[in-house]
Amino acid sequence: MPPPSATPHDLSCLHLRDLERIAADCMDRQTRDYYNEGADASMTLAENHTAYNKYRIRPRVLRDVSRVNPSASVLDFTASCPIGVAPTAMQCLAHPDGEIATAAACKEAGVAMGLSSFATKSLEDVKAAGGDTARVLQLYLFEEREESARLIRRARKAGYKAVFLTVDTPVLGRRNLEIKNKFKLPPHLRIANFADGANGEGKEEKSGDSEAGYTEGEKRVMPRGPVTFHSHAANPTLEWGRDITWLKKECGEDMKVYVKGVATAEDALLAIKYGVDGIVVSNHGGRQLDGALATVDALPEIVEAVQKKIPVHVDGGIRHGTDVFKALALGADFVWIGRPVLWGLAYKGKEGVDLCLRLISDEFKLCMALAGVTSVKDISKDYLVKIDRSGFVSRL
Ligand SMILES: Cc1cc2nc3c(=O)[nH]c(=O)nc-3n(C[C@H](O)[C@H](O)[C@H](O)COP(=O)(O)O)c2cc1C
Ligand SMILES: O=C(O)C(=O)c1ccccc1
Repeated sequence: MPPPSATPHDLSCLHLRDLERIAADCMDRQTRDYYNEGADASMTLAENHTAYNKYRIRPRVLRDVSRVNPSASVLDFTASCPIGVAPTAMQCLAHPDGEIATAAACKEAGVAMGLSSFATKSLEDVKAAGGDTARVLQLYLFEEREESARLIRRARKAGYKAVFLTVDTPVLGRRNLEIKNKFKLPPHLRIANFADGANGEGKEEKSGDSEAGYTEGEKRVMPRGPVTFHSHAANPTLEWGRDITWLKKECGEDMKVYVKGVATAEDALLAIKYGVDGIVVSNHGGRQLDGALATVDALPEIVEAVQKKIPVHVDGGIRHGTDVFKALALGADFVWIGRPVLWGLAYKGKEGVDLCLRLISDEFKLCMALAGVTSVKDISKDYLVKIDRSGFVSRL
């Protein structure tokens, strides 16, 4: 790989913060608020970003960085960088091509993609657009267990390699703008991956609709118009023993099971105890428990507890290549980005996601070179210091 370039291409958008600003003007208020807001006072949302400022990089010099290799292994796949696209719901709100555009951009960039259970495109079509990079189906485990089982079977058949069970939504967090705007899925969009059963609002599709991957006679649930999907995303009954055991059995040998939304060492140890294949340290982008620790602050105790027994991923507030570097230096194996991809989609569909992925991966490569690291596996806490409020610098 040639040395990273410090000069990106789109001069109106040189940083993900530019993308955020530009995208804000490309979305209606309902969509912008739904995508960008956090829970309650958005304290955790803000801290997910600012917590990265507590760390500074200790660059090493006079090392040959003419060849920097930013690739990283994730879920038995060699990705072009240790940055994946986090599962986010309803991407067709941002752009008509929605998750298909995201998947196509991921494929082109060699970046791993997570698909939300609440996608607005079918998981089969997303797999076709994303190829090997479409690896993860995010799952909400519904109280109607057969609904989830059906989704898992389809994902296995389509070739997804992992399920990320989201565990930080026993109930939905309070999002004030969503309430104020009376957020609803617009009538022309549908939640694409559900068979009927729950709210009876599903509009029957003609059979043989290959896009959706349904067998004849199955109906969709929650597809058009006012939807009650919030009650589906949240399931207060989930627990480690019964539900993880069930999920592992459903996923069989073909798909790994990760839990997404772990925030403590105690739960990381339980994840290992119950045979989970990996964890994602996440607070749902600050959209659930406001006042929860920023993910990069939760990361060290989890990394310490896990002792490399299973992969530890992290998401939340990652907006620059240097944030990625810091998360890896703190012991994360992989990171995921959520909102920036939605901003890219809103700005220019696939091209906007291309831009988003290029910006952050170029920044990461540049950061590696400037820090004197040529391989992702060499990024360690030796490259980081922590700086406290009074400016005192300490080694990790
Ligand atoms: C608009 C939006 C929708 C989301 N939908 C889901 C979802 O369906 N399932 C899920 O597990 N996480 C969902 N998330 C959380 C993301 O997967 C991820 O944890 C979070 O966005 C990371 O934070 P960041 O946006 O600061 O990068 C959503 C986040 C946003 C912003
Ligand atoms: O908005 C979210 O954060 C989320 O995960 C979600 C997805 C679909 C329905 C409700 C909530």
